[in-house]
Amino acid sequence: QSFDVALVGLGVMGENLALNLHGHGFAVTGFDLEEHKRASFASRLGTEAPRSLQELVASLRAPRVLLLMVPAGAPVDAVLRDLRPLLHPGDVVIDGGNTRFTDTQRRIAELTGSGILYVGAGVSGGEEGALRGPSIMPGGDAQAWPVVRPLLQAIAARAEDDTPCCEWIGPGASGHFVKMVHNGIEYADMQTICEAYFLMQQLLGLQPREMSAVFAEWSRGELSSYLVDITADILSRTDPESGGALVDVIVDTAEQKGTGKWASQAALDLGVTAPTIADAVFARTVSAVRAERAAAAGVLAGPKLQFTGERAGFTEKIRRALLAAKICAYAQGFALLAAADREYSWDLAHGTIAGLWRAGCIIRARLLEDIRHAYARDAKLANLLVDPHFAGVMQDCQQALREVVATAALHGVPAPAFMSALAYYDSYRAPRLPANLLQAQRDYFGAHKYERLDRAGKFHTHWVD
Ligand SMILES: O=C(O)[C@H](O)[C@@H](O)[C@H](O)[C@H](O)COP(=O)(O)O
Repeated sequence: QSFDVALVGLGVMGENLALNLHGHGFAVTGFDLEEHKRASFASRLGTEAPRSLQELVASLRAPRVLLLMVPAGAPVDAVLRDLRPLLHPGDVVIDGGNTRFTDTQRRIAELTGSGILYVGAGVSGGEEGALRGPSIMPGGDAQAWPVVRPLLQAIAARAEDDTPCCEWIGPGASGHFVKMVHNGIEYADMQTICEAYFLMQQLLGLQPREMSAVFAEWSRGELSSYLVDITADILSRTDPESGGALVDVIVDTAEQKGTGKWASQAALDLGVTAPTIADAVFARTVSAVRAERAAAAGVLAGPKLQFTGERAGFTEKIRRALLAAKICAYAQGFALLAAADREYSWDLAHGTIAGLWRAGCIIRARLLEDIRHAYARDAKLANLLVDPHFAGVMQDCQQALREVVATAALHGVPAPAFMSALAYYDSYRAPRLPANLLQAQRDYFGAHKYERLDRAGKFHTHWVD
């Protein structure tokens, strides 16, 4: 039997994508270095699992399509090294892992001239998404798209208008870059939700089950999203051992695999302001120094203020603040896409990208439909915040964000993502910023020169006689 597609890497994501492809009628084969994974694959798909890459490639019909779902980094290079001599011009290799886009750029360069069509595809949605329909962001050699489109669009999630959440992103490493930005936004989304939870807990004294109801209520409105839904579910769970809320026994130390960090680094490299994404990364790093925090708690003073505000009113303010901060995080993510577009000339379609994030992926939310419409109104929008719809929402929600940030600050409750979202909003809408003094300071100690408002040119002042 000749197979339509092969999965290389049969961990949970790889196996679930294989089952998804199989479920859509494709003849799927797969390989993994680990025998038990091959056995599990073979039994779940009711097929033979080849014992070598040679066998795997030989069992594929031409042009061969191989989807790699192996850990990012060296494992991808190792598989490519072993696969390359076995493949022919026109064969397609898709890397579906959370690969750093610079690695994909390097691999595309290394495969130039081989005739092998390379695709770096972001796949979002976790294990469940892989099985039932992820959001897929493929980019790379455009000749590959007609070959892989039927497979990838068949298994992808579908938005409410039944469009598949998989569309060709563009050349080069654009697919993995878009996935990295997705994850940067995911970090900010998760962090702002956690700050909303923390403010309700620390200031309003709400219990997990009460907050579960609040998040469930919020998810029926503008904040409707997968992350708010799972938060409501998580907060409703009981710990079978203690009988208390499960969330209360979980250690407050967040891990990270790097995609949020990469997004922040890319923003710095491309000169894009993305503080809320970066603050979401830093919130994880500070959470990781738990022992240090415990020690510092005994040394560092803070306010002893009791919150005396009205519960329901302030809960509503937190909802609005969360919406405003979320919009700021998405604005930063799409600004990062625009900068990458300028840098790499990928001709990204922001509306399309918003569209394929409507279902299947971790950041799927009602907001993405509004973002899609914003880019339909103006494909070259300077920033999401200035789109009439979002400017209106920010008009309605900014006061709440200010009050929540002020209240958090006065009561010593850390809310870095809310705070950086507000600073981002006020900086972006500021016709004048204090950078004039900063330029003077740079010129003062480093003769770095400055520009004048009233005439062209670069100027230097001899500050010190
Ligand atoms: O879109 C997705 O399906 C997720 O983003 C997925 O890619 C993964 O869960 C994260 O990479 C976890 O990232 P952290 O371990 O850094 O939170």
